[in-house]
Amino acid sequence: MSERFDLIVLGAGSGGLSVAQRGAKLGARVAMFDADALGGTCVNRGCVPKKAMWYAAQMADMHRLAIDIGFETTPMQLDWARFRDLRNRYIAGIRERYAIRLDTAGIRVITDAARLISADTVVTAQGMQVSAPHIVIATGARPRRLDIPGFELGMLSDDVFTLDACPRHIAIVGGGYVAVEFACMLHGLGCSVDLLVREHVLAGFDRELVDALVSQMQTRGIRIVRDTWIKAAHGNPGAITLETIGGIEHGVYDAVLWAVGRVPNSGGIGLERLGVACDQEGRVRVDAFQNTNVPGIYAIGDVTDRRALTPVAVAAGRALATRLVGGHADAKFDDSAIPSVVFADPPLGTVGLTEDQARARHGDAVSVYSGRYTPLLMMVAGHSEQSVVKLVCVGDERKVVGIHVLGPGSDELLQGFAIALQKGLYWRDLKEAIAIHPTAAEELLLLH
Ligand SMILES: Cc1cc2nc3c(=O)[nH]c(=O)nc-3n(C[C@H](O)[C@H](O)[C@H](O)COP(=O)(O)OP(=O)(O)OC[C@H]3O[C@@H](n4cnc5c(N)ncnc54)[C@H](O)[C@@H]3O)c2cc1C
Ligand SMILES: NC(=O)c1ccc[n+]([C@@H]2O[C@H](COP(=O)([O-])OP(=O)(O)OC[C@H]3O[C@@H](n4cnc5c(N)ncnc54)[C@H](O)[C@@H]3O)[C@@H](O)[C@H]2O)c1
Repeated sequence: MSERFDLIVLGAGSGGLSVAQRGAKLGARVAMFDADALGGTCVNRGCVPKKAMWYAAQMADMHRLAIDIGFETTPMQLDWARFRDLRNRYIAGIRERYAIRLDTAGIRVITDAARLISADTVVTAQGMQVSAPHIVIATGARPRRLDIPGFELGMLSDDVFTLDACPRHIAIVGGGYVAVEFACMLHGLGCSVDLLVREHVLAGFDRELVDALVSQMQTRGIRIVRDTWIKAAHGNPGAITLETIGGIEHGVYDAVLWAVGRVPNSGGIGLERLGVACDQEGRVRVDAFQNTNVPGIYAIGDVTDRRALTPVAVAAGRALATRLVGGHADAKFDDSAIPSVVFADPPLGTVGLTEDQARARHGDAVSVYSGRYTPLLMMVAGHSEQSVVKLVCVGDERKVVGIHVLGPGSDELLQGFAIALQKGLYWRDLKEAIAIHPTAAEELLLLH
């Protein structure tokens, strides 16, 4: 006999928590399954520990800058183990607060993985069986592993957060968000970094800003090697070399980080048997309402073919619960302008279309305003690295369709501009606005 609920959620990460909590708030009886820690990737091995590490790296940078502007001090070493423990304590606190909130909301949390045995029933490894008219797949994704000799000598992004000490010399394989962020953070914390990129650095981002970021990373001392296809890793843990298909050897490294993308957790949970459609990468196909092709089964977050970002998973979960439980048949989230920041050094923020995307879509109707400046503090310190701001506009009225920012402060300044872009922003609005001076944000108002 199955116990019956109104809503079953597989996965207690960003997406799963949001759909479960909104569903319960709207009156549904909710069962949520996860064998792992509450909070999923973002809280335990993604955004949260990453951002803490990014802050530490920024502090190390500011410390070096402090010397340049006249502070009498010598660069400090980070007590890596102490910092890791503080970070873990903070994360444990988040998990505790989730547990209390879920309990208060009356959500039944089952600490076990589950799989579907029909369109309305799931079963756990322990044999527990529950049913509901709505089942949400929110099982996320995991780091991709390559089928090459010696792969096990390297680590995955999850492993970086468990290290006892900062590596001395690391090779990071990949060119996406994770590769670039870890390259900058580890370098900031004193590690010598080789970034080995197969194709592009940050594909899909505005090229002008990516080129500027790459050049700043190189100036700081990160070695970036493109067109590098790794075919094997050799050696022992702590002394690893990497071999490319062209026979070139890189290393010796004391650590290797494989940052070659993520694969969805869609296998082995009964989706194939029920005919739930996935793309070639195994990501569950969903429509704008998070419906899969099988009625009663929905998917949200990184397991789907949508953008793999926490706020996207959260927005999808809330909208889905509002529709299924709240009775708002047309509830969906607006994904037309999703802002995102790569926590590099300096951070790179983006919302809307890149220049290339806008030109491909709108041709000659595109106008671009871009500018470079050296931030005030850098000027005082005698540094010359330049921040970049860029607006991509369309039509005679110059509607803003893309905003791209690189430089200190980009991470915090983008949110407000992103809301404006989503609601409808024109170049003249920026011209008419009163700036806050002196800030990085005002540079977007000064473009002409
Ligand atoms: C290093 C790193 C840094 C990141 N930084 C950022 C950032 O700064 N900003 C940002 O927006 N995004 C960031 N992301 C992406 C973000 O973490 C994800 O988009 C987000 O966590 C996706 O949430 P989710 O709920 O879809 O999946 P997850 O958070 O991965 O949760 C899925 C959960 O499902 C569980 N599960 C799996 N199989 C089953 C099963 N059969 N039954 C029950 N449960 C199951 C898993 O244990 C997991 O807890 C980062 C990711 C990484 C790896
Ligand atoms: N700041 C943030 O918001 C943030 C941070 C981290 C991750 N994320 C999210 O998580 C997602 C996953 O990030 P990611 O960096 O793991 O993936 P990604 O898709 O961004 O990048 C994967 C990289 O690996 C490379 N690659 C793939 N196969 C390879 C191979 N066999 N050999 C060498 N290189 C290979 C790709 O060319 C690409 O450069 C991101 O797309 C993003 O949505 C967001």
